[in-house]
Amino acid sequence: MTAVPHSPPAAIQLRGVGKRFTGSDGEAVGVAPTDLDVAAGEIHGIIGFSGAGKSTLLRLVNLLERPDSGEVIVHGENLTRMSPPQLRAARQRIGMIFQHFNLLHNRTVADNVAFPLRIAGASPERIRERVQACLSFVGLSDKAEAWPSQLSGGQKQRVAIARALAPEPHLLLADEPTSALDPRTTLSLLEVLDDVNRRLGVTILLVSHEMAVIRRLCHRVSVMEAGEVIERVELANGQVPPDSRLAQWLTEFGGASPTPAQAAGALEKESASV
Ligand SMILES: Nc1ncnc2c1ncn2[C@@H]1O[C@H](COP(=O)(O)OP(=O)(O)OP(=O)(O)O)[C@@H](O)[C@H]1O
Repeated sequence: MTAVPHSPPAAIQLRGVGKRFTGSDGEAVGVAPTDLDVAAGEIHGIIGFSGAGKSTLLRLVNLLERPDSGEVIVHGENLTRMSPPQLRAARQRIGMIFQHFNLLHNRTVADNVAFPLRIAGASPERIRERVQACLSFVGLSDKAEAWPSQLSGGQKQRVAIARALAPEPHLLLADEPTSALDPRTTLSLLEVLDDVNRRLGVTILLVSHEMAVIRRLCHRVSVMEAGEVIERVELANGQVPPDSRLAQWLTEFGGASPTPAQAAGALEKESASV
């Protein structure tokens, strides 16, 4: 019998998903009706200039933004057709981290990590076990009783990652997770995210305007311009295909040639960003 080749299951399938915003100066396109496919186990980047629609696209995946059109399918489940209780349950399988960490400042680190589990009605044993496991994973077991104000930016983002991992998600949405961090802290944070993907098998969709971050971490990248995904690029060891639109951008705006040596080199903020 001939083996039938099969592609990895899809983690995210956006089909014609669009979002418009109404403001004081009329309607604006956040994301034009768009398709996006992210395979399970992949780290997929979204890059583009400010206002291109990156954050909106990311927030459409867990329906933090409700689309005006199209369907959002995550791990085979159509989120756009779910009832509110079904959607709450599905969101337990989708973690999210943000540029400014969004920790609860009046709760300890352990309570922050426990928060999504408490909301979901997990047992005290399960909460204790997951808090320990997740803080250990991000290297902050000794900070369980600290307050967020006592932590550095990098440590705060590690706590946010631990909190996102607590319900054992299949998918992590990361919105500019290193933009508030210095280059060295950025590098160690990217290693944590790489571990989340490799060791836990979590698919990651990551928004960044920093090409160095995308190169270091992502297997593929979708390039956005004016609310549209204009290109999807495979990154082999961080190398950008020279005939891509992205390579053209880097030459025009980043002043850097997209070589693997650069990708492997120290991650500096002043390197190519769009
Ligand atoms: N809540 C909102 N109300 C009105 N307009 C919005 C809202 N959120 C986003 N927009 C508009 O949608 C477009 C896309 O915004 P979005 O934040 O997704 O872009 P971005 O690529 O993430 O930008 P940045 O890199 O600056 O964060 C912009 O024109 C923005 O002004």
